[in-house]
Amino acid sequence: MSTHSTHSADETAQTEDVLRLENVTKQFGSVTAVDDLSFTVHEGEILGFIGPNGAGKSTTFDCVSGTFPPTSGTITYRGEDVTGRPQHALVQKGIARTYQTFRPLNDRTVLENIALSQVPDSLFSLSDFRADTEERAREICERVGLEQYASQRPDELPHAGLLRLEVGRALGTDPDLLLVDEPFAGLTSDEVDRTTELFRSLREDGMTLVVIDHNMHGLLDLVDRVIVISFGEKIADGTPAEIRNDPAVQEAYLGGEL
Ligand SMILES: Nc1ncnc2c1ncn2[C@@H]1O[C@H](COP(=O)(O)OP(=O)(O)OP(=O)(O)O)[C@@H](O)[C@H]1O
Repeated sequence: MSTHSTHSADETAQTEDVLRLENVTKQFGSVTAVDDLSFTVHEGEILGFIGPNGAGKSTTFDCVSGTFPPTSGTITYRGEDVTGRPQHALVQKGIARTYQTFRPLNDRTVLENIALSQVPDSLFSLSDFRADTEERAREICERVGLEQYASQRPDELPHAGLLRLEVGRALGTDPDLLLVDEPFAGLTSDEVDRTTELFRSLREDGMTLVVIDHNMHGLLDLVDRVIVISFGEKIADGTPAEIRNDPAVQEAYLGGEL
């Protein structure tokens, strides 16, 4: 799907980890939100990134996607040190993310929201879009199951539709690596299944995904591998079956839903 994967076979062999975090720490004053965290994301996998409330998951996404730099540590994307690069530079390299709190432009249609996500310096008029931008936005609309809502405003969408719009806006930047923050929150189990199908189809198209969610059933059913953090530190890294049975994980969740 993406135009960002332009590496030769040799380069790919050296950089088969799409993303590598080494000793990443993020402090907010006296609060250490992410604490000496290291992990890798492999090409083409769907990685779950879980942990109790306040464990540092969103802050890790913020550091990787360039919302703010880590306090220390290194973030490498396809073999290149991208630590502290701003969000627009990382988007150009192929990293996109969705947010827990949706932030669509409510005075624009669903189609315009997706089209605008493709234009780096947002031109706030669809008439300025090139025909291929609109065509691509229509393709994405269809891809995320919003074709019947294309000309509606975001505030007319049901909750599951807003989530799909959030994914569609991220797809507008043509990512290689998609970081998804809590995609299952507020969805029915049927909607979780449909969202799972969407993410699997994106992976089939060559995308790599990292997904945060508190819905353990939905998440562990979706992912190939799971990283678990607690108080900003990694406490487990394994398959969904290994994570379900890991005593350290069960303790971190204090009998939560695992
Ligand atoms: N901008 C900020 N300023 C100060 N502290 C922050 C900031 N952002 C996050 N924190 C703190 O950092 C810690 C980690 O927060 P973060 O939102 O990354 O956790 P999380 O694992 O994503 O939690 P949740 O599952 O509840 O979304 C928390 O103690 C939080 O209060």
